[in-house]
Amino acid sequence: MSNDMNGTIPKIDFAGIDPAAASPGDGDSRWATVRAAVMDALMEHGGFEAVMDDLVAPELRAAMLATGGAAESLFSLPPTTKARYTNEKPYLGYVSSSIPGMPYETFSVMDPLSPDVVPTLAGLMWPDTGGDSSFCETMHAYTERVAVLEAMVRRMVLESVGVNAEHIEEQAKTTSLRLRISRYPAPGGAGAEGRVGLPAHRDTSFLSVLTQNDVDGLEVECGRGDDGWARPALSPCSFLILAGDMLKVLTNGRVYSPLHRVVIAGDKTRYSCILFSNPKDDAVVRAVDGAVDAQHPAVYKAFGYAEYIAFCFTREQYRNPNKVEAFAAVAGVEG
Ligand SMILES: O=C(O)CCC(=O)C(=O)O
Ligand SMILES: [Fe+2]
Repeated sequence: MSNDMNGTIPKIDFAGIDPAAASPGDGDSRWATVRAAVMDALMEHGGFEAVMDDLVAPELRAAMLATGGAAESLFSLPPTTKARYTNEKPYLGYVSSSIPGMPYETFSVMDPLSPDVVPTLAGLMWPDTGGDSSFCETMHAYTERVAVLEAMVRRMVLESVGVNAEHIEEQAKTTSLRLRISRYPAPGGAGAEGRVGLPAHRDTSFLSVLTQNDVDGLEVECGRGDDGWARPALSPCSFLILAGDMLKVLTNGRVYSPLHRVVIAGDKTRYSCILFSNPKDDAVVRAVDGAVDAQHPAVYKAFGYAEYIAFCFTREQYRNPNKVEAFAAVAGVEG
């Protein structure tokens, strides 16, 4: 695998796409053009930058990620307060890195659009006020907007592999959302070269939609690992979209799930906000019908998502970058 930083991932302009349109379908040529670009990018690199300037108003983005916004107010709380947001699942709740020299912290919120979820978090963080209403409103409004983009890209991918509207609805019912807000403290002058904020990994999700404050740091491998790494400079109206391992399975290996990592430099703390779509815990994950045929034999066996996640968190697998292959690959078929 190459480690040079000369890669680039595509930038796709979503202008002219109406996120509110139910299902534009093939009759809409703009939709078809953007869908083809999305699918090409996901097959070639597993990611792209989506430019969509009317999805999230600048004020809402600032209320979420800028100085004094929801992310900063959450992480500014004392460590013992943040630690109240626990969950028995290792990938949910508040987590702070135990790796020396890598002071990463994150809140992972399951089903962020369910009415009680964000108020519960706010109530734990600010028990005296019972939760700050502007925090809840910002979190909800922001997540709702980004979820529109996530659902739209997922629909484009499924349409591209021949899934009809009815089955797209069925797939949506087996999908859940998770919001992750992370803080990467600035390394300061000593870290001029950059410091690893999060080691290289692939996401287990279908899709991950990332936004950040104005501090870049995400690096993504390009060309399925053959074309170096990209460090996209995200504009304020961009969203970084990555495919995860579950989308790779759904599309029978057509879509790639790229390695990515965070490297931070400079004097400004980085905040990122990622909306993940995942299979529900009780879902069985398998390639969609249209993705398997005589020319494309099944690359993965069907499996239960909960079993897969349990496998990912075993000591042997935790650092394996190719977990889905280890768990579910059909012998002799290339993904
Ligand atoms: O915060 C970021 O930029 C990326 C984090 C990430 O890759 C993850 O949480 O899975
Ligand atoms: Fe990730």
